Amino acid sequence: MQKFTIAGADLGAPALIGRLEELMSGGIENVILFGTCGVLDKNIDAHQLIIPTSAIRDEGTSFHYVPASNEIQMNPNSVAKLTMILDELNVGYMTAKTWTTDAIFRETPEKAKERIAMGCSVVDMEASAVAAWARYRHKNVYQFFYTADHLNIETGVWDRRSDERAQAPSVYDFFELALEIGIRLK
Ligand SMILES: O=P(O)(O)O[C@H]1O[C@H](CO)[C@@H](O)[C@H]1O
Ligand SMILES: O=c1cc[nH]c(=O)[nH]1
Repeated sequence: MQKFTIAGADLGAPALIGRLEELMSGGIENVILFGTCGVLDKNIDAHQLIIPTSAIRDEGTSFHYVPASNEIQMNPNSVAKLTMILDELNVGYMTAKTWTTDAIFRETPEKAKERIAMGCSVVDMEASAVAAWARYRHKNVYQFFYTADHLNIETGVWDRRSDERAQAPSVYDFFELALEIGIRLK
C-alpha cells in the first residue's frame, strides 16, 4: 500500500528546504510539489501547467547543497516520469526554465529582461533549491507550477491577472491532480 503525507509548501527556499529536511527525517522518498509561478512571457495564460526543467539559481539555499553554478537542471528521470503521467491523463503542460529568486519585491524589469535573455519564461522562489536538495539527498521530486501574475517588462507594470485567474481552474483542481500523480507513481 502507498503511504502519503500532505504538507504545506512553505514560501521561499530556506523555509521549504527546511520543511523537506524534516519530512525526509520522517521517511519520505518521493515529493510531489506544486504552487504558483509568475510569467515573464505574456503569451502564457493564467493557470497553465508548467513543468520546470531547469532553473537560474538566484537564491542562496541551493549553494549549501551543490557546487556553485548559475543554473541547475531538474532530474531528467523525474521530469520524464511526470510528463509521462500527465500524457496518460491527457493533461496539457509546458516545460520551462524558471528564474528562482529570493526577493519577490525585487523582480525589477531590468532583472526580468536579463532572465528572459537567459531563457527563463517563468519566475518562482524555490525550484532551484529544491532541485539541489533532491540531488544531494537522492530524493525524487515531481514539481509543477500553475501560472499566476505577469511581470510585464514592456510597461514595467505588475499584472496580477486576478480576473483571468478567477475564471481558471482552482488550486483544488491542481491539488486533485497532485493526488492523481501520487497514485500513479510506482
Ligand atoms: O504559490 P507558491 O507555492 O507560494 O509559489 C510561488 O508564490 C510565492 C511568491 O508569491 C513563492 O513561494 C513562489 O514560488
Ligand atoms: O516567485 C514568484 C511567484 C509568483 N509571482 C512572482 O512574481 N514571483
